[in-house]
Amino acid sequence: MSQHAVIEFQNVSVSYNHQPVLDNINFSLGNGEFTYLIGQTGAGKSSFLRLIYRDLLPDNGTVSVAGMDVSSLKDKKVPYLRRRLGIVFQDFQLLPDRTVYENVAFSLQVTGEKKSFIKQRVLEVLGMVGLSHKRRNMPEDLSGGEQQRVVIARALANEPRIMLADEPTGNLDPAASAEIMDLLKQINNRGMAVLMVTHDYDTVKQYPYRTLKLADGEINEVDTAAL
Ligand SMILES: Nc1ncnc2c1ncn2[C@@H]1O[C@H](COP(=O)(O)OP(=O)(O)OP(=O)(O)O)[C@@H](O)[C@H]1O
Repeated sequence: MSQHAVIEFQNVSVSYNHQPVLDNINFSLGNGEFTYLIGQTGAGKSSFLRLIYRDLLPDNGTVSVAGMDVSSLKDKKVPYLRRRLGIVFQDFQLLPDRTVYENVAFSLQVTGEKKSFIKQRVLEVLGMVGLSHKRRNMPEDLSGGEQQRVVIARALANEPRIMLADEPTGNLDPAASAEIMDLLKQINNRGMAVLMVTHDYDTVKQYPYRTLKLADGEINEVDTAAL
């Protein structure tokens, strides 16, 4: 792994039923870097993310995350890897029968932290996303944008070095999307690396960062002005 990379793919290939989806990919995300990953439906973006949190193993090549060789990581070490990642995905939604506070606390309880520490940390991250005052509410009482901010607070609770965000502005109106992007930008400015999958080209243009496109199994940097 090169010295300042928090994620590195070396010659990574993935096929499904002999159909290559990722073909000899080399990729690196620097410490504290913000990068977008774009590409058409079926281009392989989800497969790319699944490799990072070890939901999928490459057919060839190596994947390193936060200094761990994910490809050879033992199953029992997978939770340790995932705690290094803040995951903001559509399918990691809030528990509907728990309050905002409990939803965030839950991610710390599973790591066995002390109650007093959990309380302090939950209030801290809810403060960071501007939702301390909603801590006793149920998720259904919150707008879509607020719910997404709670998901981000939950992802921040374990102080990960890397945030993986899959379409975090996907179902939101422009104002709520801007709030989420301002928040991700703020988080990135504090030094966390962010890898964000998106179809939202308006957002990419408004908040310009390195943009990589997956197509035909390859990954290439694109000029956002041409999107
Ligand atoms: N478990 C699987 N078995 C077989 N084929 C799969 C499997 N997972 C994904 N694929 C195929 O691999 C290709 C890439 O899928 P992937 O979900 O990674 O793309 P994507 O870019 O995330 O798409 P989307 O934007 O629609 O989420 C698609 O053609 C998909 O049908």
